[in-house]
This record gives sequence, C-alpha cells and structure tokens, in this order.
Amino acid sequence: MSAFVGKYAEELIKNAKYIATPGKGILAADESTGTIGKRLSSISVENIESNRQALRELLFTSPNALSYLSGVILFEETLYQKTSDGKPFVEVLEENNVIPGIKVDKGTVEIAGTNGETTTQGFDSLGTRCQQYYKAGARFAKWRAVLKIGPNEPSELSIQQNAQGLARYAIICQENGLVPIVEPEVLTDGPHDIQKCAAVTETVLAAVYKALNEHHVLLEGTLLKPNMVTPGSDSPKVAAEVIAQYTVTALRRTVPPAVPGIVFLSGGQSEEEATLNLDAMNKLEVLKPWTLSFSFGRALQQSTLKTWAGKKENVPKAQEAFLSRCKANSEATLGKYGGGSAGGLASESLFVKGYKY
Ligand SMILES: O=P(O)(O)OC[C@H]1O[C@](O)(COP(=O)(O)O)[C@@H](O)[C@@H]1O
Repeated sequence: MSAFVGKYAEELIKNAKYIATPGKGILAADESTGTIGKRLSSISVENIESNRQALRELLFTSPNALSYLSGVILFEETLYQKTSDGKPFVEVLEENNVIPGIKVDKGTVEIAGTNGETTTQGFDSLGTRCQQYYKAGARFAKWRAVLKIGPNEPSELSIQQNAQGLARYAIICQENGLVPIVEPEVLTDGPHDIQKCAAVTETVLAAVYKALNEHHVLLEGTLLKPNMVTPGSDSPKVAAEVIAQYTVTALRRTVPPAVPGIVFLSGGQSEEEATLNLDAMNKLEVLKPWTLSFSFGRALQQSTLKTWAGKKENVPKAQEAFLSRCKANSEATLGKYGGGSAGGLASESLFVKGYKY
C-alpha cells in the first residue's frame, strides 16, 4: 500500500464505510455563524446562539429522521452544544448511530491576481484542532474548496492550489483519526452548458485524486463531496436523467473504486430537484463502485426552516418536513424515490449567486 498507514487506518476505513451505508446519508448542519445568519434572517430570526441551538435541536431530535442519516456535519459551536434538557448533541447523535462530523476549514480567501478565484483557509493548528474534535466525539471532518467556471476559469493555479489544499487537509485529518470529506465544489454560476461543467468537474477531480495520492492519503478512509454536473445557473435546465448521466460519467472517469462513498452537495438546487437527481443517478444501470448519497445543507433544511419560522409551536410540523426530506433522500440513495414528497416549499430554488461566505 503506497498510502501512509497511521495508527487510525482501520478505524478510518470502518467509519468511512459506515457513513457510506446505502440508504443513509449526511445532514450538513455545519453552517458557519455568518452563513446560518443568512438562513435565519430569511425567516426573520435573530442570529444569536440560543436561536442557532434551537434550530439544531429541532433537527437532531426530529423523531425517526436520524434513522436515514449516518453522519451530521457540525460547526465548532454546535459540537459542544446540548439539548434544552442538557444532553450533549454528540450523545444524541451517537445514540442514534449517527456519526458526528466537524467543519474544520475557515472559509475562503481570494487568490491574488485571479478573477475572483479562491483558496480555502484553516491550516493553522489544524492537527491540534483535529485532536480536540476527536476527543469531543467527532469522527469525520469537512473542508470546502470552491472553484468557478468562467471564460478563463478555473485557472491552473486555482485547480492546483485547491487540490493541494484538500490533500494536505485530508492527510492531517487521517493522522488524527478523522475521516476527511474532500469537497471540491465547482459553482453552478454562469451561462455555460452541461458539457462545460462536466469537463471542468473531471479536470478538477483528476487533479484532486493526483494530489491525494501525492500526500499519501488512504482513499479507503475518505469520502468525496462533489457538485452534481449541471448546466450553469443562467442556462436552460435539463432533465434529471441527463444530469445523472453526465455526473456518473464524470465520476467514473476520475474517482477510484477505493473511495467508499460519494456524498453530493446540493449547491442551491431545490430540495425536490436534488432528490430527483440523486435518485436518477442511482437508477442508472452502469457500474458504480461507490455508494452515491447525499451531504445536503440547504436541500435538507429549507422547508423545515420555513415551517419552523423560529416559533416553538411550529417545531412538530417542521420536524415532519425534515423527516419527509430525509426519507425521500434515503430512497434516492437506493434509486427508489417515487417523487412527489414535495410540498410547494420543497420545489423552491435555493440558488444564491456566487455562493461563498
Ligand atoms: O461556508 P460555510 O458556512 O462553510 O457553508 C458551506 C455549506 O455548504 C455545504 O458544504 C454544502 O451545502 P449545500 O448542500 O447547501 O450546498 C455545507 O456543508 C455547508 O454548510
């Protein structure tokens, strides 16, 4: 084995495999304080710790919803929070066989001399932070790199910087017992067609797997969180079957079978769109050596957030909405989603231009 095999190898492989269990997926509830502020302001709720805690408690204590999840990504503040009855969130998740994860990046900064391209920050004391998060119960981590499509973008510089950054992050996580989720997000902004998105996604993923190899990352103990291959936001939409075909083709060309699971981000798709696209991928009859599942933020929470609207009396209804999205996405990981669990809210587009933070 060419990869560096540290003392956590077996545990990393076991946890990555568990997270990729067919029928289960990841809730991305790791919005940083700024990002959750935007979500809360959309329902006129103040961005203070008690409101952030209340939203996360609503999600994590949602009856039956956790049976469709294998992992939840947390922001640092949430990792140490408790329910209103005083039970640590980490315990609530563990009791339901859901692995707690942690966002370890510190957001993006512009790369000088580029047309608004970015690299991701967060290397300062990353190893020490991983050790602390492991002690607190986290067993996987997330780091988001962002690439954009433009006339000359992504540049070679941004592809290389982001691939190297993801690989360096991944090996530091593995040295400290955390399964790294490798997230190179190609943004959907722009007038490009689906072929362009496919070409860029393939180039980016090829660079990422080359870098992971150079850094001796144990692929069996990682997960990939990519964008789906779609037309740009200013282009006409295409059918879920077309998205499925292009996305699975791009992944088959670039992601080694040693990777146990690919967990998509939703990237501003509506809840229903994201589920139907995932379902169409799992219905495709081609060899897919990895589990294809979800790690949605907005596409799991939007109708729940709107239904809650910050009011205690709406919690049971909001939890029903959350359960219905979790169940729908679980079915989609098996290619068994019939569609239609969408109320009006689940079909609302969640696209935000230049989604960075
Ligand atoms: O910039 P932040 O606060 O890290 O948030 C980025 C968000 O994007 C994600 O990576 C993907 O979310 P979406 O499914 O909403 O695209 C989440 O895990 C995360 O909450």
